[in-house]
Amino acid sequence: MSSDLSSDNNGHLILGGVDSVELAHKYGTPLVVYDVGEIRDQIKRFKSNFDLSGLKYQISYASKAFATVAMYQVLKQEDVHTDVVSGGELYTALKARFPADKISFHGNNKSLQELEMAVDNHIGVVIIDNFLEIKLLKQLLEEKSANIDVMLRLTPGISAHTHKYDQTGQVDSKFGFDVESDQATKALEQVLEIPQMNLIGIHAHIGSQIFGVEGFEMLAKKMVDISAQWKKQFDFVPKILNLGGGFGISYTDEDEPIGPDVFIDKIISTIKENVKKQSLPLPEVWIEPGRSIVGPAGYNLYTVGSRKDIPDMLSYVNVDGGMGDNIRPALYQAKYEAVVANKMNQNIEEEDHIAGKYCESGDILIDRQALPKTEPGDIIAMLDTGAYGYSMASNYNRNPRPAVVFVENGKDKLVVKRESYEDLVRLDESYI
Ligand SMILES: Cc1ncc(COP(=O)(O)O)c(C=O)c1O
Ligand SMILES: N[C@@H](CCCC[NH3+])C(=O)O
Repeated sequence: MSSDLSSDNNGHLILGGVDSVELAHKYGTPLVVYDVGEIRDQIKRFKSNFDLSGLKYQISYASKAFATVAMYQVLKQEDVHTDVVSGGELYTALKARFPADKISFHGNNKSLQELEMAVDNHIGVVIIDNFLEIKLLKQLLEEKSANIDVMLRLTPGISAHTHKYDQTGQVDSKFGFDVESDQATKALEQVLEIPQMNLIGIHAHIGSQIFGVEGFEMLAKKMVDISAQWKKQFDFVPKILNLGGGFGISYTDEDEPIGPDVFIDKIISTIKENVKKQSLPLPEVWIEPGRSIVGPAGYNLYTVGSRKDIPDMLSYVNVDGGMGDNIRPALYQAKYEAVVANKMNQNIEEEDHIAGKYCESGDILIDRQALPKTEPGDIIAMLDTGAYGYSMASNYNRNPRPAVVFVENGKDKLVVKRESYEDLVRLDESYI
């Protein structure tokens, strides 16, 4: 949970120097708020840990955690790379004038059109995921007489300790070339034969919301071992080792995440130690954090409405959003914490379910939350919602998706408008 929440004399939660209750009244709820200073600070933390190591590196923000034009503008200001996983994310980044050469393109089933978009816009690197992609990209590059930098996404056979849906590095995964069964070596042989593809490195991502460093240590060692094997077999050494993202954050007191400093330290020391053993040159190291950059910076504001009290059971405090703006509790049984943004100075009096307004019994945002006495009109702020909340939002039950506001240094700026009912029917066509 975000550690230092600040509030004013009225007991109002303050975000980025702005009164969150005023934000709720000004823009309406549900409302997604990002404290941009928190995003910038976290990027700086990652950078400073790498700077100390003396290694060449890149931080490539994983767009899927939260991607809008304004977010890409902040990333551009902070001078980091970004990865995209769809034509839509790529389009948004380009609309924001994010530098194309700092974009990596991921995806386990990129379409020909998406690959064409990547080539035509001269993006930095395509992270190739499968054999069909090698074929499609080769055809495109030949047709267009173009060249592109590529990496190979490998499935290293490492199972991260996290939710099953958040694991990606185990052998039985839909992502990447399997290392164990030699798919990876076959992919390497194919790519080395294609003059239009410049293979700059290898990539692997073991999963998301990971708390232990062991998986990253195993991954770092494995990638150096693969480099050594490929040097022997093919006289090819990847210049870049991209270890993906996955650095866990704290959503509740039960979570004990390790700071970026420890993750980065371990990754770097493991790489340094192993390249020395294998007499390899020091590689450039890339990481792709998503959640750890935007998660703690995000807050979802809701207005309290109806309430259901049941004898001898927790009451339901119902709010005006839910699984449409944050699917994570329903999908992963993810836990969050919340505060009453207009009652920060009031004592805790009860424990309640905080329930959404969607027509699903599973639409419970927080199963058990300690709260002061609440009443209709109170503003609930759910904490640490910045990653995979708005980016996974839907129009379920034909609810419009919320607005997004950035706050920083006492100022607020609307960066995504609230969807309207007209927006909901904009693409509909009559049948009769
Ligand atoms: C390839 C890749 N890179 C980076 C990420 C970002 O992960 P996280 O948001 O956990 O840092 C993901 C998501 O799991 C991913 O699939
Ligand atoms: N959407 C997931 C993480 C992303 C997984 C992508 N490989 C979550 O909210 O935890």
